[in-house]
Amino acid sequence: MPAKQNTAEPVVRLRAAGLHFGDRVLWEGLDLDVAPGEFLAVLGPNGSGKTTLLKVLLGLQQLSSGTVEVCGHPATRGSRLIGTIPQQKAFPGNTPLRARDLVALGIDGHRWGPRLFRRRLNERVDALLELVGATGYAERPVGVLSGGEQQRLRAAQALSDDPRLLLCDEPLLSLDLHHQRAVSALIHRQACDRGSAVVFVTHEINPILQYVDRVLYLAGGRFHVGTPAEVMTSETLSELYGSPIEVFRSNGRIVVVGMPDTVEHHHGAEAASHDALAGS
Ligand SMILES: Nc1ncnc2c1ncn2[C@@H]1O[C@H](COP(=O)(O)OP(=O)(O)OP(=O)(O)O)[C@@H](O)[C@H]1O
Repeated sequence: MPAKQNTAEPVVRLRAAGLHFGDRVLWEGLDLDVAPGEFLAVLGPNGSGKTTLLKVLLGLQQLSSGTVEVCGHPATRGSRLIGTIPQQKAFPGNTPLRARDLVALGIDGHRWGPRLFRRRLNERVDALLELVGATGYAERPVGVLSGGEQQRLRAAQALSDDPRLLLCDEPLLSLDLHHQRAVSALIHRQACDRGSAVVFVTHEINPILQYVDRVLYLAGGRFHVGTPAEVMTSETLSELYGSPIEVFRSNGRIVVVGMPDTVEHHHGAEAASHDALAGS
C-alpha cells in the first residue's frame, strides 16, 4: 500500500517482474506501483540489482518474466517522460561542452516552437543552473569541473524537461553535505510540486529519510517493499540477509549494524521463498 493515497494511474507498474542472469536471481515476483509524486528509495548491497531495475524502467534491460509499464505503456528506450541522474562517471577533460550546454541538452525545444526556443531555452537553463547552485560555473567546460560540480549539472539536466518519472542512481555520491541536502531537496520538490514519481537508488538512506515514502529493499534475490518504518527494522533486514542485523534509530538517523560482508544470491526455485517477505 503506497504511503501516499494516490488514486491517479501509477507512473511505474511492475507485475510479477523477475530478472535473472543464468541461474542467478536478482528478484522474482515483484509487484510494484509507483504513484505520481511518490518518492521510492531502492536500497540493497552491491550487486543486488538496483541499477538493473533502473535499466528495466529505461527499456535497456528486458525482464526475464512479468511486465513493466511506464506511464501506461511498456517501458521503451529513449522515453522523454523519464529523466535520469546516472551513476557518476567523470566527463573526459576535453569534453567540448560548457556547463550550461550540458543542461540545455536535456530540454526538448519542440515544445515551444523554433522562434521562442532560444530565449526561453536560455531562461530555463539559467533557472536550472541557479536551482543546483551552478550559476558560478555556467560558462566553464564540464571536463574541468569537480565530481560534485558535474553531479549537480546532471541533476539540473535530469529535471530540465519536467519528467513524469525521475530515476536517480546514487545521485548524492561525491557531493558535500550542503549540496547533498540541496540536491535531495530539489528532487523532493520535483515530486511534490510537479508530481514526478522518483525512484532513488542509494546505499545511504539517511540523507533522504525525511523525503522517502517507501523503500524497496533488495538483497540476495529477495526483496521487501514498505515504508521506512516497516522495512528498516532489525527483523526485516535480518530476514532479508539471512543473518542477524540490528537497526537502531538515533537523532532521526537510522544506524544498521552487522551487515554481512557478502550476500548469498538465491538460485532458481530457491528464490521463490521471497514471497513471505514481499510487502507490496
Ligand atoms: N547484462 C548482464 N549480464 C550478466 N550479469 C549482469 C548483467 N547486468 C548486470 N549483471 C549482474 O547483475 C548484478 C546486479 O547488478 P547491478 O548493477 O544492478 O547491481 P547494484 O545493486 O546496482 O550494485 P551496486 O550497489 O554495486 O551499484 C551484478 O552482479 C551484475 O554483475
